[in-house]
Amino acid sequence: MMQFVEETSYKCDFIQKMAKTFPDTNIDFYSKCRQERIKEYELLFFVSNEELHKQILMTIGLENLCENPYFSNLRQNMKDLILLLATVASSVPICKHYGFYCDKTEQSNEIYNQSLPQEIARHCMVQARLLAYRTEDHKIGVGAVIWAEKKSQNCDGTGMMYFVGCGYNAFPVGSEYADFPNMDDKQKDREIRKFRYIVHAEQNALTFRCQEIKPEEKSMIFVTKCPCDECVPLIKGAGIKQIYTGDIDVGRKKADISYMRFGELEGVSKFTWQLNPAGTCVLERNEPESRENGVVRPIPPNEEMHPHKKLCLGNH
Ligand SMILES: Nc1ccn([C@@H]2O[C@H](COP(=O)(O)OP(=O)(O)OP(=O)(O)O)[C@@H](O)[C@H]2O)c(=O)n1
Repeated sequence: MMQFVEETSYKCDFIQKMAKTFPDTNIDFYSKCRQERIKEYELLFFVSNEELHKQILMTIGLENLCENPYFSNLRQNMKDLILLLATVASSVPICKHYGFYCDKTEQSNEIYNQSLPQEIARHCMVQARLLAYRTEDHKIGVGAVIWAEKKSQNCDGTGMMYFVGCGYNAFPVGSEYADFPNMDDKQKDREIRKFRYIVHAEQNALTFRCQEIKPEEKSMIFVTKCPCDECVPLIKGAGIKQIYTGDIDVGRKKADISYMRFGELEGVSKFTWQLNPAGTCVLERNEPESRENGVVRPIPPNEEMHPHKKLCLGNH
């Protein structure tokens, strides 16, 4: 399991894009980031002191778990989970010069101001990456998460963002094992191969959303693979305002799936995983950074005076 998660995280579009951008460097962004995340998550989630851990378990009424082998099993499972989460999180590495940006040609102050802080965009993409592991396509998992930003100023720890829906690429809901073929395009039998039946991650996220997409609100979709030509009009038609994704497939055309429309898409802001196109200017603008509610974000000048203010996204 762990080996599979490591391999798929390393092969995912985000790491591959960075490797393509810096072909001559020997920097292994993925491993470097993974080591950092493991340390960070161990500090955050793992109770290193065994006695303290037992006390916590007793306080919450789980004294049965304080005995071995249950106790040691529990601790091992927690360590494994931390490793797994850290591995998936490093597939969208924290790197100052890399993030979700719109292309220079499309960049305007308005779009830049509406973009999410990188830390939040990365967090939502990691959610989508985790979801991708539920796929029923044995070649590649794709995950999609939709969030929206409320107009009101209620803060509940997620700023003004609320969850709208999520999905992954899979056979239609209710289908059972082997109801549909699962083949890739190397197979000769084109009539029955997987593309005919697998519902895309974005389509599932839009179909099974638990909230309506409101035209007056900023709604955004995070997809681990670039939206294909079928999904692009669906995303736009649903009223989604922003797409966060990778652009490794843009311009690709295969027999049953193509990625030609994303590049030309207008009316929806596109933030793709790329080198910061504004270079040092934006980096300077983004500093200094603060960590609030676990989120790193730039401190606007007039807010440095209110260190205890809760995080709110958006302009108000
Ligand atoms: N925006 C997208 C794009 C693709 N998919 C899903 O991703 C898979 C794409 O399959 P395939 O083209 O075989 O994957 P690749 O790894 O991109 O193929 P290749 O080896 O040609 O790069 C399909 O299950 C499709 O439903 C998706 O859910 N959402």
